[in-house]
Amino acid sequence: MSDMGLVVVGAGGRMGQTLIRTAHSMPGVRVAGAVERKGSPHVGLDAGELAGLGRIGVTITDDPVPAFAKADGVLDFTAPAATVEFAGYAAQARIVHVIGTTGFTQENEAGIAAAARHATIVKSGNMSLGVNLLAVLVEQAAQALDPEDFDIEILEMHHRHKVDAPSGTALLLGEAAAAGRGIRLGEHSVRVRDGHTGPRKEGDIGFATLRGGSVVGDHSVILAGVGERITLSHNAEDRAIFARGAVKAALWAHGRKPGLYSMRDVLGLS
Ligand SMILES: NC(=O)C1=CN([C@@H]2O[C@H](COP(=O)(O)OP(=O)(O)OC[C@H]3O[C@@H](n4cnc5c(N)ncnc54)[C@H](OP(=O)(O)O)[C@@H]3O)[C@@H](O)[C@H]2O)C=CC1
Ligand SMILES: O=C(O)C1=N[C@H](C(=O)O)C[C@H](O)C1
Repeated sequence: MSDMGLVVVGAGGRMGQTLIRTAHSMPGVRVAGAVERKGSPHVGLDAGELAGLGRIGVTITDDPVPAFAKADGVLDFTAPAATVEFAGYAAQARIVHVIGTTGFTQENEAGIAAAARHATIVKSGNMSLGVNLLAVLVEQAAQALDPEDFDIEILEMHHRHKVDAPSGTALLLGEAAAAGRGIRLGEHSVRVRDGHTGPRKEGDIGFATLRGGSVVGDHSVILAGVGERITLSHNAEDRAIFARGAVKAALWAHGRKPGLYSMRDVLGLS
């Protein structure tokens, strides 16, 4: 079988360049296209040269539709509005769409779910094996420990350029904790604390966000009891872990029926 042709959208971004390097080097896939927004200084450049590989013969375009028409899948770590638009084009082309973008509104989520009627979409706030395994462990711990005895708090730190909070990963871990407790995260999450907040409410799942420097992504889920504390953590040291996960997701989704899948499905952790 020939290699799966992948289009990298947001090709000039931190993840875009990492995805180009990863897709160029992993077996079973090839970089079939690269897309950036209209007006981007990267349009017209060779994607490999931009990513530090040297020429690979793929010119960055600002027109996704013809690029998608010639591809088997799309790797998308861009921005929420752009991703919803790309999901529509992937649905038209009936191809795989791997979504790593975070920070979606409920309306964005509905747009992606609609596109998944015709596109095979894998979407996750974190594409790494380590974080998805951590989510399974968090779910187990939350199930085992009574909310009367243990409070759950999620702490994350990212680089100074990150624009959304809490991170997609923090929310994914919060969903895992809520699933373990058999509750809905939306009804129990505390995303900001400031001023006279009063005491902590039993069963809350709290979030705290730090931003600074070049941190790739640190997450801790703290289960705090009286006299003891369990901390489950993941530290990302290299964006390549996300890119390898995304390529793995694309290969897994290739040939599967349209729908909205998660990284847990890909990794067999569901
Ligand atoms: N799920 C996961 O495992 C991971 C998810 N992420 C998420 O991925 C996203 C991107 O992160 P990062 O790479 O650090 O961000 P960057 O800002 O470095 O990259 C985003 C890229 O997308 C481009 N872009 C935005 N809109 C469009 C558009 N309409 N058409 C084409 N390109 C567009 C941007 O262009 P311009 O600069 O011109 O706006 C930029 O080049 C974030 O949401 C982040 O949270 C990141 C790492 C891992
Ligand atoms: O913006 C980032 O950089 C990252 N975003 C994802 C998130 O929001 O959790 C994943 C990773 O932590 C890096």
